[in-house]
Order: sequence, then C-alpha cells, then structure tokens
Amino acid sequence: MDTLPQPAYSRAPARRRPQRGSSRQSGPAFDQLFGSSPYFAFAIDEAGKLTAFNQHTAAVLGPLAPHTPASKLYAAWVLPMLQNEALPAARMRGYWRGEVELVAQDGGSHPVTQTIEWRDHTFLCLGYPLDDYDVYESRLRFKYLFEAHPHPMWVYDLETLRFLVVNAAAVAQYGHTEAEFLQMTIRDIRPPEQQERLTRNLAAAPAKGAEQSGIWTHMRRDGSRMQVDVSSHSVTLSGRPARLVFAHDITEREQLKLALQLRSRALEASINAIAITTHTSEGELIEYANPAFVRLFDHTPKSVLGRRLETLLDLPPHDEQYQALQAAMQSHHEETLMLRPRHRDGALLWTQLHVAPVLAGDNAIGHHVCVLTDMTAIMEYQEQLEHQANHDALTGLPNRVLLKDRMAQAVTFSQRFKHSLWLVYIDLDNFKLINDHLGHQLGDQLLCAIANRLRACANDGDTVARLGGDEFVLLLPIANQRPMASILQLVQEAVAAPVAVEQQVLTVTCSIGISVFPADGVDPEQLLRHADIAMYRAKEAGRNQVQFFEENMHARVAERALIESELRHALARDQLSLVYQPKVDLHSGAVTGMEALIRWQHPGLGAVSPARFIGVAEETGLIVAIGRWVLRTACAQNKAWQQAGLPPLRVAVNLSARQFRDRVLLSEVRAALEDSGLDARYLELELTESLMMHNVEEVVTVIESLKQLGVALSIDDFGTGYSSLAYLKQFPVDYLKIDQSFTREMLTEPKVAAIVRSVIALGHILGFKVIAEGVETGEELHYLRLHQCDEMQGYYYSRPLTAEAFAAFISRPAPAAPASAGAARPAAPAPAHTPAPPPRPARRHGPT
Ligand SMILES: Nc1nc2c(ncn2[C@@H]2O[C@H](COP(=O)(O)O[C@H]3[C@@H](O)[C@H](n4cnc5c(=O)[nH]c(N)nc54)O[C@@H]3COP(=O)(O)O)[C@@H](O)[C@H]2O)c(=O)[nH]1
Repeated sequence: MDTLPQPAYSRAPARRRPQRGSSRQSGPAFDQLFGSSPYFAFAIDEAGKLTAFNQHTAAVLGPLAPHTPASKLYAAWVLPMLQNEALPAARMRGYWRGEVELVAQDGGSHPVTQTIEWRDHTFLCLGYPLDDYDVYESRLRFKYLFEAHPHPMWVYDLETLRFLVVNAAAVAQYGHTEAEFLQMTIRDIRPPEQQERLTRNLAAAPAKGAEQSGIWTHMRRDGSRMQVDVSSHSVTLSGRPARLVFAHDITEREQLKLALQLRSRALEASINAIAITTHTSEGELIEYANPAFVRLFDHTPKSVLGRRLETLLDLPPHDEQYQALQAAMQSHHEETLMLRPRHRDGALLWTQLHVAPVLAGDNAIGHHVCVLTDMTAIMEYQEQLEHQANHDALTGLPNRVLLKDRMAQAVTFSQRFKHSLWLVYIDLDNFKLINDHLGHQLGDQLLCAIANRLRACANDGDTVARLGGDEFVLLLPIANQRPMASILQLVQEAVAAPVAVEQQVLTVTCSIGISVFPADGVDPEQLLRHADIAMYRAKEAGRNQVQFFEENMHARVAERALIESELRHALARDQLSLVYQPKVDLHSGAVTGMEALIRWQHPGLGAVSPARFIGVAEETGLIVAIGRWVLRTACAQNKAWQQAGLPPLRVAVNLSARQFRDRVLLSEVRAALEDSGLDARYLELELTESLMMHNVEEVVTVIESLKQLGVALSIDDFGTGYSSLAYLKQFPVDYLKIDQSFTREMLTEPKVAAIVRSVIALGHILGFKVIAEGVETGEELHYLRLHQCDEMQGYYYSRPLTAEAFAAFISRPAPAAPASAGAARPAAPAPAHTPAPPPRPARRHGPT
C-alpha cells in the first residue's frame, strides 16, 4: 500500500496546497512549532501523502522525502484503523487520539500515542512514545471501562484469534476462568454450526477497524448456549492488532421476543374473536382486534380500530345488554355475558363475551381483553332441539310435552282469574283404515291438512297440539267468555271438510271428548285423562260425536282396560270357542253352510260377547292371532264333520280389516286348508263392506288371490258401508250379505224395504247371490223369499250352535213346516231344536 486510502467522505474536491517534500516545505509555522520537537510530528494531505515532517520524524523513521505515502510510516495493522476510524473521526470531529505503531524504514517499531488534528485540509499528526504514564492511564481506563463493564468483554488477537484479555462479566457468564479463557480462541465459544460463519466473517473483514455487530450463538463452559448481540472494534494491545468485543447476552430478550411472537400468533390464530380495548373518557375504544373478531362481524381490520366496543357490537343503547356490558367494563373482575350483537349485514348473532380488565399502575382499569365466542350455531341448534322436543315433527304443532306445559300455565291462570278452561280431545274416525289402505304418505298429508285447519279454528292464547297418531287436543282458556258451541261446530266442520290429497278427495270425521276445568279436574293430567275418556265414549256411541266427560265414564274405561288385559291371555288359557249359525237356501230350504262365530267364556267375566271384545282385539292387534285361530278351528271342525259323515257344507269365517291387510293372509288361509285337509270350496270368507271400499285396487288383488285358492267370498254388513257401484262390480265375490239392521226394519219402514229390494236386485245384476242376516220371523222370511233373496240366516231358523249341537241339528230329519210361519220354515234338513226367536230388543246379542 503506497498511499493512505481515501476516507469515504473526503471525496469533495479539496483545495490544493503547494506540496512540500520536506520540513522545508512545511512552512515556517510547522518548523517553528515542531521543527526541533523530540516527538514525531508530520502532516498528511487529503491524498495520503506527507506534506511536512520534523527532524525527529525524519531521523527516526527516515530517510523521508516529501510526497512519501504516509502509509509507509505505519505498521500494516494500523492502516485499516487509520483509514476507517482515525482519519474519518479526525475529519469529522477535528481531533482523534489513539495508540498506533509507527515503523522506521529500517523496520524498527515505535508504538506511540498519536493525536491527529484536521487543520486546513491537512491531517496534523503528533506522536509521543508510550511511556509509563500512558500505560498507567491506559490501564486505569481499561479497569473502569473494561473490567467493571457489566457485559462480557474481551480482546482477542486478530491473527491468532486467542483471547488476550477478558473481563469479569465474561468469566461470570461463560463459566471459564480467566486463565482458561487466555488458553482459548474465539472459536472455542462458538458452536460447530457457527464456525463457518465465523470463518466467513473473519475473511471478509480480517483487519478492518470498522465496528461490527451481529447476533451470535455462544456456548458456556457447561455446553449451554446463549444468544449474544456482539459488537467489536479494532484495537491495539501490546502493539498487536486486536479486536475489542462486547457481548450482550440477549437470550432472555430473545426468549421474551419469541414468547411475545408466540402469544401474538396465538391471538392471530385464535378462532375466538378477541379485542383489546383502551379505557378512555369516550368509552372502551378498540386498540387491537384479531382476525377472528374482524371475521365475526365482517368488518375490515382498520375500520374496527378506535371504535367503541358497544357501537361495534351494535347493542341498542340503554337496553339490558348495553347496561350489562357497561357494568362488566366498570367491574374490576372478569365477567361473562351472553350478548346478541349484530353482524354487519344486520343479522343478530349469539355471542358469549368474556371481559377481563387489565389494571394500570394506579389500580385503575387501563384496558380490557374481550373474548367473544360465537354461539350462534350452538344456540340455533339448541333452539332447534327445544323445538323438536316440544313440537310434533309432522305437523309442527306443539306436542304432548309442550301441551302439558301450556296446560299447567292455563290452569294456574284459570285458577287465579276464576275462568273455566276446556280441553277438547279430538280423535279422527277410522283414520287407521285410511292410513293402511291409502298409505302413510297420504295419511300424513291428511293429518297436516287437518292440523292446519284446527290451527285456523284457534285464537291467540289457545293451543292446538298433536298427541300422536290421529289425536289432537285443543286447549281453550277463558271458555266462560267464549261461544264454545260454535267453536266446537267449527272444529267438527274443519275436520269433516273434504281434503284433496294426490288427486283423491278424502273425508274424515272425528270423535270429540271434552273435559272442563275446574268441574272435571284441577290438574292437567286429570283433565287430559278425562277428555280422553269422553272421546272414547264418543267413539263407542258411533263416532262423529261430541261427548262431555261424566263421572260414570270411568267404569266403561275400566271395563275396556280389563277386557284388553284379559283378552291377551284368552287364547293361551283356552277361553275361546266357536259356535256355528246355519245358512239356509230360501228356495230349497236346504242348509247351505254355517257362519263360525267366536265366543269367549271368561272365568270371572262370564260369557263376553264379541261386540265387547272384537273392537278391542282390532285396536290392539290381538285380532290377528285370534282370527288365525278362528280360521284354523273352523276349517278343522268343518273337515271333522265331513269325516264324521255329515253332508259337506261351507263354513263362513269373518275376516277383520287388520287380518285382511296382513301380508301373510293368503298363506295362512292356504295353510289352514292344507293342515285341516278341507277342500277350499267349503270355506267362505266374510269381509265387511267398509273394509273393501278403501284402496280398492289392492283389495281386488287380495280378493282375486283368495278366489284363486277356490274359497267363496261374501261382503258382510252390506248397506252400511257406502259401497260404490263402480267398485262393487270389480270384486269377484259370491255373496252380498244384507245387514240385519235392514232385515229388522224392512217390514215396518218402506224406505228400508225399498233398500232391501234394491240390494237383492243389484246383487243379481252383478252376478252375486244375496243372503239376509238377522231373520227372526216367518214374515221376514216370507218377504225375502218373495223378493228373490237367495239365502237367509237368523234366529228364526237357528241361533248359533256349538259344534256338537250343530252336528246334531244337521243330522235330524226335516220337520213339517210350522203353520204359523206358512211355507217359510225350511224343508230339509230341519233344525231339531230351533230356539224361539228372542224378543226384539235383544236382537244383536241373541244367546248362542
Ligand atoms: N272378526 C271376527 N268377528 C267376529 C267373529 N265372531 C263374531 N264376530 C263379529 O262380532 C259381532 C257380533 O257377533 P255375534 O255376537 O256373534 O253376533 C252374530 C250373531 O250371533 C248375530 N245374529 C245372527 N242371527 C241373528 C238374529 O236373528 N238376530 C240377532 N239379533 N242377531 C243375530 O249376528 C252376528 C253375526 O253378524 P255377521 O258377522 O255380520 O254375520 C259381529 O259383527 C260378528 O261379525 C270372528 O270370529 N271374527
């Protein structure tokens, strides 16, 4: 290096002064001041050339010539420091002082304390040999600045990288003794992964005097690591180029920074909306809101900051929530509130707000951390669950649970204000048939239509509930002040009005039972039970009726319950039996067959008539098992008679609607025939008219299958079930059976007589035989024969008989025709002991 490198900021054009190659050129002032000085004195221009030097300099360091590059006067290690530190500092501040090493042309080393002054675009350099005082002063400064420094410091040799000196803080923090340190290099406190970086760093600036800094990982003696912020400076120690290093342990700071970063990340990533507010005189102003908060209300991050929390949540001022929030903000405790803030689009949300105050130094509230949890979905789900728990899924009407709740409220209200309360129990008539024949989908539609109509009948404050199936309840408070008769009529009309569903028009009536508070009960349970009892009474009374609860209804309900429970065991306990009532050909007088009729002999209840238990068996489904038993017993009995040598006759068995709809009917009939060995032509199945008029296509299919088995079929109770002629002709049946109610009245009621004649004519037109049941007198028989009725059945000829009695009856020779009955008495075979017809009132329940 020939010249001193230019300092970066000395590039401005400098005023050129005449060059002076020796002390003569330095001018009289320089000579005057320094010419005979025993110390080194020389001047350097901006180009780094000597412009003047005194005799001592020339004598000790020379020989020198003017314009000699000043770099020749310094040891190599000093040059970077001179260039980067000393000259720029002198130029900036006008003065620099430090220890340097001057070198003589013969190689001699002269450590000096040098001052450099910036005077008139020239660096004036004065050098004093390092004497004892310098050393003392230097040590003193070192002691204070270095030894006592609270942060680790050391000086290391730039060439060997050995520690030359370390302070007490370094010893304390790194765990090495001073002696150990002095045996180590700066590589020894670096972990392996940082060695390469150190090498690169040293290579990049091996001898630079520039201040350097950076974050490093250092190792303590025990192997533990720390993060240090290192800054270093070039120095000379004992005449050797070295670096003074400050190492500031920032491990804790870095950990803190990391922890803060983590917490900040947690806030940012939280799915809960979090806002931090500042407590000001203008309210709680938001100073931070995490992304979830911004998302929850669909605001932009910026638009949230500085706004009042209350405003942002859009809580109506002075309402309960607003007040609660204010109170929570003023409390020094954490509070949790349920709020209904508004989304930016106007939708109301459900949120749980947890407010935690952050106290300032003076114990006043400085900030609040507000955590909002979006509960909207949960609350909506809960509402949905509550609705489901309290409402009927099909119709949306309140269910039994909610009805009870409303009833309890209504009873309390009625008690307090002395009002009466009506509980109207509505059960659709024959809904089961519709459901089973037309399918559940249509049944559901019908129920929904009726539910809507009932809703329309109710006023505000009334409750329309569905208890399940086809049962509805109207809870009508303040009944004493309302036109209850017309409300009931409205309800009946609403139910009975035709309902169009899927191109079908359905009509259904209802049976209504009513209980009144307080007369019929003072608690909801009792009122409901009594209304239910009254409704059953309405059903028993022939359906499509209204019944108010009466005390004596309890007995009927109790009887029904008894029948139901006893009937469940009747088959197993062998309490059931069959009786057989002959059917007679009206032209020949011959017995054509017999109807099997069930009887129940109960040890306690005695003989229970089918009229009392068949309905219960239908409702409970017990009829399926009972019907199967009847079918098999009747077939077996008929076969037994045939095997005993009696003339082969056809046995008729009643099929209930439930049996008819049973999928296994066909196989059961087939099995009954096969198992008994009875020929199919000796079995007849009686189906009621009402059963056949629902879902005709299906009925026709089942009837056709039965016909294919070879059994005979008849339509029982004909005339009571609103037959459609269009349907009637589709049924491949053998008999129309005129209901006994017509037989009973045909001789006294001309209209009934006309019906009977029409049925006979109609049956014949359609190709059916016609049989009349309930024939009790010779006049009735005569009339039927006169109008071409084919067969008859009734007490006039014979009551239902036990199997043995029937066998005996059929085996007897025919008696002469009774005079009183004219030619009406059957010719053959004649009943041996035909009982006299019972008096009229007992017709339906004649003895067997
Ligand atoms: N599904 C089934 N239903 C059955 C079965 N057995 C009977 N029943 C049905 O119960 C109802 C009442 O039956 P019952 O008390 O047996 O009455 C029958 C006859 O005893 C009665 N009858 C017959 N002749 C006369 C008469 O001259 N006068 C008069 N007052 N009553 C008379 O009529 C009933 C027969 O009715 P029907 O079946 O319509 O021919 C009744 O509906 C039975 O159907 C069974 O096993 N399964």
